[in-house]
Amino acid sequence: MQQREVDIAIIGAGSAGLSAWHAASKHSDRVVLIEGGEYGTTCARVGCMPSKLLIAAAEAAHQARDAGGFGIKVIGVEVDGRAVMARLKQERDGFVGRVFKSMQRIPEANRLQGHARFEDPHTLRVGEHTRVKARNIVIATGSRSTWPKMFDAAGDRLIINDDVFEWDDLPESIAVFGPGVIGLELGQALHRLGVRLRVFGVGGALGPFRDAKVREAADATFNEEFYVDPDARVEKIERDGDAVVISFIERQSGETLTERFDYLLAATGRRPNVDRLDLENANLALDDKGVPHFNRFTLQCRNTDDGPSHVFIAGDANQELPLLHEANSEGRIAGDNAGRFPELRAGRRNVPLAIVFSEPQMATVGEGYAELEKRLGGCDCLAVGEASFADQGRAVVMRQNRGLMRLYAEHGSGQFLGAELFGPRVEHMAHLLAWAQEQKLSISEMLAMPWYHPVLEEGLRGALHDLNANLQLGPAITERCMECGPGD
Ligand SMILES: Cc1cc2nc3c(=O)[nH]c(=O)nc-3n(C[C@H](O)[C@H](O)[C@H](O)COP(=O)(O)OP(=O)(O)OC[C@H]3O[C@@H](n4cnc5c(N)ncnc54)[C@H](O)[C@@H]3O)c2cc1C
Ligand SMILES: NC(=O)c1ccc[n+]([C@@H]2O[C@H](COP(=O)([O-])OP(=O)(O)OC[C@H]3O[C@@H](n4cnc5c(N)ncnc54)[C@H](O)[C@@H]3O)[C@@H](O)[C@H]2O)c1
Repeated sequence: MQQREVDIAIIGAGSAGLSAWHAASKHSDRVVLIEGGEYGTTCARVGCMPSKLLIAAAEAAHQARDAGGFGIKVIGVEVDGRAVMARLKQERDGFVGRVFKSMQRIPEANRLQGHARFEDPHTLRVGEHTRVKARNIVIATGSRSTWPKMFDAAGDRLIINDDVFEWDDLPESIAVFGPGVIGLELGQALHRLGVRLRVFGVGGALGPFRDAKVREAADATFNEEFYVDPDARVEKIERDGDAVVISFIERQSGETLTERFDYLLAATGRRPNVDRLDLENANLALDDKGVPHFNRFTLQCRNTDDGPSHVFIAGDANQELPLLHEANSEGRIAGDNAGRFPELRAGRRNVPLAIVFSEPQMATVGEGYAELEKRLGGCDCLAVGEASFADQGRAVVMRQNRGLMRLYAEHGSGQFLGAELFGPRVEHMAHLLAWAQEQKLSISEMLAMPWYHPVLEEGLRGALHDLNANLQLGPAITERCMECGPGD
């Protein structure tokens, strides 16, 4: 067994680990980056990028089919599944290739391949070949898909997102379990590419929404396009030959249906990769899911005696905000602090922002509605404003006039606190709102910003006006806004 002594060891060469490496290497040359799986990052290989490539192809098919609504005849839209998957893989490989290229800047001596686990708080065993003694350690091990045992009945027809991006062709049918972020993004895309689809959920959850009104709007809208039951009653999952056979109570009719699918896609959440690290040897205080307690500004973990640890945790591994931009920024903070330990710096954390690339898109900004309700609802301190996209001018022009947005603010201060958005291209509005919140703008200050015409953002202005009125800081718009453009 080889022995290495380093200042900083980083476990996981994903997005968080790579950011951590760059930050840590500003403090020392003796930094080692350990990867136990494939290089290239989850985001580029099997996450953000291939999913967006599939969605882009689906959008093209959808637009071609929808062209008739504009008086444009497109005859015979045909999806060539092999060509769709070939383009996806080619572009995906390009993104992965760019990660490989940037990794070449990391000297080979600073990279180590193998699965790392703790032998003691400062010692990692990497595979069966190397023992690394490190002054400080960053855990950046990401997350993986998780599913209930009953899905195992589908055998090798049970798949996760990773498998979809390995297909050479599109299947005929798929049953998606989990109408969360991954399930709706991939499910809708596959449906638009001609794959027969059913989506099953539990407990009524849908996408990232916690506000029942927005969730109901999304539920109704998606159900106009494909079958999704957020509170499904699935009676049986079986394997029959090459098919997965699912018996379920159909939402509308209440009848039991039995259908055959090529695959069962488990999109029922992800769990942090902290269970195979032998953390019991690391002297870390763990929560009930086995995730180390940590400080979200320094990413420093705590020891079992509640004292500060020399171990840091970043990215999906800590489960706080399993998103790419958070993994990057947490990696940077954790790597920097591992480099300067025991002198730490509190890192700047941005306003929470999450976007789902379904159509209509879904987005959440700021503090979640459920937490706001709990914190401010009781004292009647929470004001809500909303606007529908149903008659929003630009959305009507584009035939994308579906959706609802709800914005939240604090009574008295008029401070913007958060939003749940469901509508066309809300990715842009979500950014505007997050930036406004970073600047601590009040609703009146946001309304005083420039608004072009005719744009989708005018819909956002409507929601802000409504919120301002509910804050009792301005008049409600009861009729069509006289100062606005047509369809505003
Ligand atoms: C289908 C899908 C779509 C997504 N789309 C988006 C999106 O559009 N926008 C967005 O913001 N986010 C998206 N995400 C989330 C985003 O991909 C993740 O938040 C991000 O990639 C997490 O980065 P990470 O560095 O924490 O983990 P990873 O990139 O997974 O890196 C962790 C690394 O650690 C390695 N590792 C694990 N255990 C060990 C060990 N013991 N020893 C050594 N190495 C180990 C793993 O092999 C892996 O390479 C998506 C995720 C999925 C699955
Ligand atoms: N656009 C993006 O930013 C993007 C895209 C994909 C993934 N991600 C990240 O990946 C994370 C994981 O995504 P995800 O979709 O796996 O998780 P999720 O938590 O968003 O959704 C899981 C869904 O599965 C449901 N579920 C749980 N058990 C079930 C069961 N037995 N049967 C049916 N449904 C069940 C849950 O109620 C929930 O709706 C996201 O939280 C997000 O952070 C982000």
